[in-house]
Amino acid sequence: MKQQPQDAITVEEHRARLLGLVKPLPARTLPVGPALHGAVLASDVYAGHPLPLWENSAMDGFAVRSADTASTPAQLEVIGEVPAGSSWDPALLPGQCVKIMTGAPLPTAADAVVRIEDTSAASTGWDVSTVQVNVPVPAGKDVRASGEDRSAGELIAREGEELTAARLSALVAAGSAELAVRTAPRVAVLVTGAELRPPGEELARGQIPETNSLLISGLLAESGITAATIVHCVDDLQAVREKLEELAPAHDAILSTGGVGPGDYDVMRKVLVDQPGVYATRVLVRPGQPQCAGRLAGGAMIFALPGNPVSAAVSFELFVRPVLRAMQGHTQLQRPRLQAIAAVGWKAAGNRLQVLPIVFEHGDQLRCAPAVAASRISHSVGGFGSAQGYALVPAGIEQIHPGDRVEVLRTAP
Ligand SMILES: Nc1nc2c(c(=O)[nH]1)N[C@H]1C(S)=C(S)[C@@H](COP(=O)(O)OP(=O)(O)OC[C@H]3O[C@@H](n4cnc5c(N)ncnc54)[C@H](O)[C@@H]3O)O[C@H]1N2
Ligand code: MOO
Repeated sequence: MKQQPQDAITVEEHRARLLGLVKPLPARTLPVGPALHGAVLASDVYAGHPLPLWENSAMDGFAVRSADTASTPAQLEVIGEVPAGSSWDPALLPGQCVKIMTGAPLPTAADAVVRIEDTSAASTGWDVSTVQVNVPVPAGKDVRASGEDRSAGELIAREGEELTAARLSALVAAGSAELAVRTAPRVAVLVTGAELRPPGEELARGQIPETNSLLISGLLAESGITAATIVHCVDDLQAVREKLEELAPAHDAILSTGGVGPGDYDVMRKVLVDQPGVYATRVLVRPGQPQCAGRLAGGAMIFALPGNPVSAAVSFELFVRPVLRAMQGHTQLQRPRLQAIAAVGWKAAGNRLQVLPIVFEHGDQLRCAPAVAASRISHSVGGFGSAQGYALVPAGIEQIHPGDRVEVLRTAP
């Protein structure tokens, strides 16, 4: 591990340094399907055909020649039916129409659709050989033109964009059957700490429930990485060293919490001292000051996050999430920053960036209030449970006053 720098570095410096170590994951071409949800496109994708593919009906009704409805009421002969999925293209003579259903191809001879509500079939039902049209329809009425949504060859999605439900369905609708993507990185979560007990176990004095593995694996899941390996390891130098050696070749990143402080039992820092690609630093942020990160000789990137739960979560948001997104080729690495009004005042972190868990209040304007005591952020796992985001108060500000405008990130609904 490289020497700890004399001076603490900023959040931006630490993040940029870690982003500089990222190796993008290999792109793979995979068939489209639910498993691609959340993957990131590794190339731009263009429409293979127009959307809609062919002219079709926007309504259930009758496909007509619009000229036949110029004077209403108009009696039209119903010569058949074009349901969705039908390839029938009936010729229509003057005075003839066909029943047509939403999404079905408009007969070439028709140029408009009359909704059933505007015909005698609204009261008689569909089973008719003639129909009375009650309102004139202009050409194009309730017709979806081929290519009016996207034309063939038009860009549908760009490299670096995430396959959301909407984007994936747009690509398939436009003809994609397989896509070049980067899927989620393989991540392991490593937890150490002699005081930590499994959930629900009886606790002796000095023991607490282990929560960081759930916290970090949950934050990963909320970032689209659902299959993290969770590993519990005893607080022992050799055991941790061996565990890291085992995990490093099979994972793209290893996230640990705890053991990075100067304490006598802080094993992560002691184990990582030997790693030339790893550095320890203090970052000008509260919480999340002690950070230890880099690349292990075995391959994976390592993030040894502080053990305090809120410090770990803040570190994840500021450093881990952007790096994992960069590995996957995301173009947008960080969440968008929003503006909110402070509903109450709080003490800021002075010479460091403060990342304060907040809850939102909705009204005319987006307002926010601390979810935890601003002077006691790092351990306050209880208050953090209701947090919906973070206020980012820059270094140099001592106090936030009620009504001040603050920058916020939204992390939860
Ligand atoms: N003398 C100093 N002491 C500390 C300093 C310092 O600069 N000098 N920095 C403080 C700050 S800031 C932080 S943050 C912590 C970082 O400590 P560690 O990363 O070594 O974390 P631990 O000591 O192992 O644990 C801290 C805290 O978090 C709880 N914890 C840890 N893991 C879990 C888990 N998996 N689930 C639930 N809770 C966990 C642990 O019980 C401790 O309460 O150091 C300060 N000290
Ligand atoms: O850096 Mo520690 O996370 O401030 O409590």
